[in-house]
Amino acid sequence: MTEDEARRWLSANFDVPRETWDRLERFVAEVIAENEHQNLISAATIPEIWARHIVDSAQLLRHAPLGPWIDLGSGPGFPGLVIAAMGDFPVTLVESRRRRADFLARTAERLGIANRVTVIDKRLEQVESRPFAAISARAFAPLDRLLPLAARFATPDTIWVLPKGRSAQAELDTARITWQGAFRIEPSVTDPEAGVIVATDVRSKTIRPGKAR
Ligand SMILES: C[S@@+](CC[C@H](N)C(=O)[O-])C[C@H]1O[C@@H](n2cnc3c(N)ncnc32)[C@H](O)[C@@H]1O
Repeated sequence: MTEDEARRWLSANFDVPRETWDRLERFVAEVIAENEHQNLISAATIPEIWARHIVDSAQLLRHAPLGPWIDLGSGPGFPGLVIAAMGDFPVTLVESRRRRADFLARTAERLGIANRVTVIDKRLEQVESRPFAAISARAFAPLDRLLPLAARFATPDTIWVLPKGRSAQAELDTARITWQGAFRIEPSVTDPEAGVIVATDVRSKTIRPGKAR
């Protein structure tokens, strides 16, 4: 997907008001500028930033509810800050590296979306449990490690949207040994060989909810 195709894909698939375009343009500029100071994205992906990062993030909105959303290991804000820039619902970004979390909070302010963005600069393991309508995570952990880390933020209705590149099927096969749920793999619009794992009603086969002794 070229950069022009990426922008056209956004216009064709979402109602993108001028204000949202401006936000996305500003976000792209902020990421590129900050990349001079900290390693946020691979420099090789900067000429393809709309396809590789913006559309790769925005496509998740086609599969998940527009409700309270948590993004795990947000890094520079992919996909979480793109979701927050395009939607108008609360988005929580968990990022353990202080400098990255500071960038996320500062950028949310600059984009004018700080009212709906919460940045938690902690390790996910230290974040208080609370249910979300959608859970996303890109390049955070393999599925069989991610599910046990994040299941406490899900209800049976939560939709998980996990861009997995070309390893989607293999990760799903491994995770299914210990996890059950309604899983499917959606093709990624940015790479025909990559997949987005979409899941709901995810439960551990081994850990049963029950009372502590
Ligand atoms: C490979 S980066 C991916 C960043 C972003 N999601 C993306 O796709 O560009 C993984 C991010 O997760 C963060 N991270 C790793 N382990 C974490 C943890 N246990 N809790 C919160 N953040 C974590 C790292 O600091 C890093 O920014």
